Amino acid sequence: MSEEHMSNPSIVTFRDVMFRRQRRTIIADVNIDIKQGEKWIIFGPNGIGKSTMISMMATRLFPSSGTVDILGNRLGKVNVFSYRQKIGLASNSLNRAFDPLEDPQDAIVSAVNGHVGNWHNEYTQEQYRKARELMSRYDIEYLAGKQMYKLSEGERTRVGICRALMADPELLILDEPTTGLDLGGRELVVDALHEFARLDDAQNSSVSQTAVLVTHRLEEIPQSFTHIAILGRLDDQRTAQINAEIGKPEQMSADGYETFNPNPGSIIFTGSLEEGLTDERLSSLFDMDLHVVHENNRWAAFAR
Ligand SMILES: Nc1ncnc2c1ncn2[C@@H]1O[C@H](COP(=O)(O)OP(=O)(O)OP(=O)(O)O)[C@@H](O)[C@H]1O
Repeated sequence: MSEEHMSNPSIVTFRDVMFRRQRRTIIADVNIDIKQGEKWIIFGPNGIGKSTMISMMATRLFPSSGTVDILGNRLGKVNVFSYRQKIGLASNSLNRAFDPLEDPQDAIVSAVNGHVGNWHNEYTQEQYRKARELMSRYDIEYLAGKQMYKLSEGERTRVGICRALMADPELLILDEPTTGLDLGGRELVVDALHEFARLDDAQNSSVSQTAVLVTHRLEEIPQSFTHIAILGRLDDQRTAQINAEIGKPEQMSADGYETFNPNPGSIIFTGSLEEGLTDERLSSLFDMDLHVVHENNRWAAFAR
């Protein structure tokens, strides 16, 4: 982390965030402070609450309790449409929200308005030029003039990434951006994100972009990302305390079956990748003997 980032303003701040759904506590005690210019990885097992957190960062979901501040705006207090265009989001659910008949180039350029769908807007030559530049960087310039529904999953993912970058977002959020990509596509995206972070850091850090990347695979951590938030489950004692305070989750599903409710997810580590990604922490998180490898500035982990 560069020294300047220490004093930079906060871009994402969660304080004691809890989120409940159908009386089940999905995440609790979530605290994180992401400063301008920092590049973060969000990592944790399936179903732990990563997408839930990311949806809040993208102003698509509000906490049940606690506070979330994004780019200086408190969720629930400031109209999200007044600043959503400053947030670039690439996620599978957003990729599925494109109009099936839309031209991928329009799907990308429409990010300058902060909404999905062309809505009969006119865009400038300069904006189209930028969209084509991004398409060329991600090897999808041949998709211009096609229709979204004809794209493969990998092509759709690349369109989503271009779209997220289109409006030069102050906060770039990527939720598993390499899903569905072949090996070449994955490396292209990982390298492009590395370049994005490196070039951004090399520029004046007072105007640098902040990035948050959710990934399941350590191989997909771009080199110049520096921070990690690792999610795990709260222990039984804290879970019992939460249940005592706000009531136990439903024990029966709607169709009468008994349901098992895992303990709420929470952030168990924030800090540098080197400190966070240890054999001990990952082995305990996934309940198996794991070995972490860090070579040539890339990460990987294997069961022993
Ligand atoms: N609409 C919903 N209604 C009820 N429960 C939900 C809903 N959306 C998510 N959940 C539950 O919330 C928990 C956290 O989900 P979330 O998608 O945030 O996890 P995740 O860490 O992103 O998972 P993954 O790694 O599998 O993508 C899961 O147990 C999920 O089943």
